[in-house]
Parts: sequence; C-alpha cells; structure tokens
Amino acid sequence: MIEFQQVSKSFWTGKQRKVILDRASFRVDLGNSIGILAENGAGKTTLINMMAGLEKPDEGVIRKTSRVSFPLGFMGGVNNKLSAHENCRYIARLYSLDPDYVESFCRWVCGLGEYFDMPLATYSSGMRSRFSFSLLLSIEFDIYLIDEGMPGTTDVEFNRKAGSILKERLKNATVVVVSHSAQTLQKFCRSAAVLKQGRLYQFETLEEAKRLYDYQT
Ligand SMILES: Nc1ncnc2c1ncn2[C@@H]1O[C@H](COP(=O)(O)OP(=O)(O)OP(=O)(O)O)[C@@H](O)[C@H]1O
Repeated sequence: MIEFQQVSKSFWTGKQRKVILDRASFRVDLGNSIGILAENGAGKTTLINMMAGLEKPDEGVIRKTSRVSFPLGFMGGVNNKLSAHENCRYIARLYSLDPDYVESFCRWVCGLGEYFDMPLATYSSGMRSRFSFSLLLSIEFDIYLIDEGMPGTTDVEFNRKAGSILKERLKNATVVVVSHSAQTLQKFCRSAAVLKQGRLYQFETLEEAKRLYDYQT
C-alpha cells in the first residue's frame, strides 16, 4: 500500500509557483492497479518520484507498507562508467539478491550482446532503456511504478520478451502507471485517476476518468 496524507508539492519557477499536489490524500492498494492520467507538465514524473521516495513532499506524509519499485526507466542508481554486467552485480547486492541470478537474467532479457560487458556510457538511449527495464524486472516488487513518458525502445524482440515477463509479473503485482494517454493505461489497469491542477480525482474505472480528462482537455 502507498498512502498520501494531505500531501503538497510545488516548484518555484522564479516567476510563479507550479503546484503539483495541493493537500492531496489518496491510496494505492495492493491488487488494485491504477492508471493516472495527466497532461504534459501536470506533474506525472514528480508524482511517481514521490511514490518511489526520490522526491520529498513539501508538506504531508507518504506511507508505504509494500516493496515499491524505482520508476521504470530510472537510471539514477547505476554508474555510467561501469558495464551492465558490473551494475547488475552492484544493484543485486544493494537489494540482497544473488548477483549471479540478476546478471544472467538481465543478460538474457536485454539482449545487448557484447555491449553488456562495456560501460553504460557507450550505450544508445534505446540500449539504456532495455538495460534499465531488465534490471527492474530482475527484482520482485509488490508495486511497480511506470512513467510512460520515459524513453522507450523500438526493439521488437526485446519488447516481446520484456512485455511477456512484465505481464506475468503483474499477475501478482500492482502497477501504478502515469500517462497522458488513456490508451496506454488500458493495457495495465482498470481503475484510474486524473491529476489536474494539484488535485487527484480517483475513479473506479478508466472510462469514468477518461470522461473527466476528455472534458477538461
Ligand atoms: N526541480 C524543479 N524545479 C522547478 N520546476 C520543476 C522541477 N521539476 C519539475 N518542475 C516543473 O513541474 C512541472 C511538472 O513536472 P513533471 O516532470 O513532473 O511533469 P510531467 O507531467 O511528467 O511532464 P511530461 O508529461 O512533460 O513528462 C513542470 O512544469 C516542470 O517544469
């Protein structure tokens, strides 16, 4: 479970205050995957980062009683000077997992060939996405955070392989996905919310959320 209690978050741009959340309270319960719709710049990445613990609220409390993933596509925990191979072993130790398992799983999923043993700094953005996605899949979480705005990959073979592993994982896990597109959310969730001007409106179904979102956009 992730619970936001009276959470506020805003940024000062030098000219005005950009409000992301204004005393918002909501919960993400295990077993109830939720899609959050928001326009570009409304605060999707900031919201996901707060759930992951990468950003702190200005006010209020965020409580977590489950293992919550880092956001899909997040590369903050890896070292560009090291290879995927070395990064895997490092991350495995951080999460108290078997380094041999994490390394061989990621090597198989991301399909980077000899690049797997070369520094991340030499990767294209698609290769980086493949590596970070495989790393996320190698660790079991209760709640997976997906920011749809993250760079994707067009590698068909990778998408097929990683997609089917994710689908399998999500049978027992919960997902929070933020996107500006209802179509993307449909793939992951039934219930949904709309983030708009500092408020989060929760709905039982994506259809209801879409009605508010379409009405406002
Ligand atoms: N550290 C910061 N300082 C000032 N403004 C920030 C900061 N981080 C984010 N913002 C602003 O807050 C708003 C929300 O940013 P965020 O990246 O969360 O939005 P988003 O909905 O994910 O956007 P997009 O759909 O374009 O990826 C934007 O206007 C952004 O410019």
